[in-house]
Amino acid sequence: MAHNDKILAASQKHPLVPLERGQLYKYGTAGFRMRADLLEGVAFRVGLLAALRSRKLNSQAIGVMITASHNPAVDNGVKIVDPMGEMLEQDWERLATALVNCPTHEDLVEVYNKLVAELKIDLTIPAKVIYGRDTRPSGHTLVTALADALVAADTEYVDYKILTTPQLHYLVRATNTEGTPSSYGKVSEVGYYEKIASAFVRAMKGRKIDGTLTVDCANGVGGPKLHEFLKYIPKDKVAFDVKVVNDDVLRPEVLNLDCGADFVKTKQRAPPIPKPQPGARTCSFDGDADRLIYYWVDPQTGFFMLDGDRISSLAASFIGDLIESAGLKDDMRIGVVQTAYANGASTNYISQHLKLKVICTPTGVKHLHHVAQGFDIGVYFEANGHGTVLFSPDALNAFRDTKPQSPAQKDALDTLAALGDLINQTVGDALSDMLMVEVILAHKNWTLRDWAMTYTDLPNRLVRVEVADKDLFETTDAERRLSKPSGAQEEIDEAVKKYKDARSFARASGTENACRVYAEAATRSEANELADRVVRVIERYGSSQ
Ligand SMILES: CC(=O)N[C@H]1[C@@H](OP(=O)(O)O)O[C@H](CO)[C@@H](O)[C@@H]1O
Ligand SMILES: [Mg+2]
Repeated sequence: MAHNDKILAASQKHPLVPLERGQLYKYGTAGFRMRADLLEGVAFRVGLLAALRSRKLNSQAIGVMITASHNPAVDNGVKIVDPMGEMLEQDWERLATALVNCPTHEDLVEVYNKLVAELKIDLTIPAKVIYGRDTRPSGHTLVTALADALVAADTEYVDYKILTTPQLHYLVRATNTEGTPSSYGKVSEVGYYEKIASAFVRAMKGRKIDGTLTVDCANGVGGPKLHEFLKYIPKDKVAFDVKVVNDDVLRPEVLNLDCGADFVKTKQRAPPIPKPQPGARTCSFDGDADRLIYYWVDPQTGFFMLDGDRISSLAASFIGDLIESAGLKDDMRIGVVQTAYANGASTNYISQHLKLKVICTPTGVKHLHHVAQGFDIGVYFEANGHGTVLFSPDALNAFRDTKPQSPAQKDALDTLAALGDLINQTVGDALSDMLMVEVILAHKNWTLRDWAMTYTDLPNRLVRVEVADKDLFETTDAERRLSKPSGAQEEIDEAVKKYKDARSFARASGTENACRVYAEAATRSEANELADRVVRVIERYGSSQ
């Protein structure tokens, strides 16, 4: 059968469900994400686009991940991963949106061919797509649709079945670098565990981890994968006592339910189940294991959370010190990348105390990742716990090739080289970030309380505001100021002036039909008052047409 006929026939098995009120499917920050029963046709069409992208990029493997991360169990999502394990290039988000929204199967074939012509894609060269999914039962139907698209588009594929999101990103990069000098690791799930476990042992090098770490896995894919990973740590080299909780993947309805990193961050409390043990060092993954939040419940003072800003400043401080001990301070540009949601106290601590450069980007990890790549060592985290540390090829070479003049310098260089392998270079990875935190705490001989003492967060509040038309709100200065509607920013500025150490901004959400208002100030009551004022400004401007 001819290429077009095969696509047409396969597409008929996976029709697209038209959305209510003529709305369009949109490739957003997290790919296509919505109720799973709307996604079968979308997954099919994403398969076609991934095949085109592979051919456009000279047959490099493209990844597709089926997950809805921290969303409820009824949702699912489809997103594309680029050859080095990065998020899909922005220009192609538009193409994905165009291809997915074709109303009929015939339109789909027509737009597909239009893309082939416009992008000058050679359909005769091989294409390769690899994919995985989280534990959601709906993932089965979606990968079937995806595989049907790949068969119809004469594309080689590998189904890695159940994976965490960062594992799929690892596999994409490993596949595309296999057999080259920049090989990222063995092309298998086992290869991922082996690489990280060996780096963990090297990074610990004789240091001791204090007490038990409890890990809440949001009843998602992180649970089984963490259990699996732990088998790769040689007990005689590192004693790591981990208690895995909320790891039930047999009851899909409990996924992300009252647990996980998103619950902890947004509710600012520990999951009620299992009952929090006072003082226990605890962390939470989200449903696809790419976000990480640490916390403990103090017998005296109650719940205390260490979020993405804290992980970022901890990593920047530790790596900054190692770079100095390694004698590389003058050669390495270290930068920290945050969004406007980062607590102002963390920004101050990093820029004034650690004396490191801080850059603010718009929300969404693809923006942070991109800016972090501009440094030799780029630390980036969103406050919600998604992030990683990127090392440039020059930095990795320097860690390996610098000849140490003292045992202390050798130790620093070895630890840096180990961190280069331990920390996922493709995307934020809860498992790898958690090991990084454990390594740092062990090196510093710190408890969570010691970590928390580095600075004091400014009290803050984040509010979701429903407005008639969120698109009325446009931002500038990395989303920290509104350029439209005219007059709104001046009113926010007036409100901010009334409070001490205050900062506030408003922006349209990229993932929900709402605006978000963030406010921080010297005291809790001032932060709340400021947030209320700014919410009123947004409500007023959001309703006026
Ligand atoms: C304040 C906030 O947490 N915003 C989240 C949220 O984006 P919004 O554009 O604010 O809806 O979802 C994004 C994707 O998961 C995540 O990157 C981001 O941090
Ligand atoms: Mg996630």
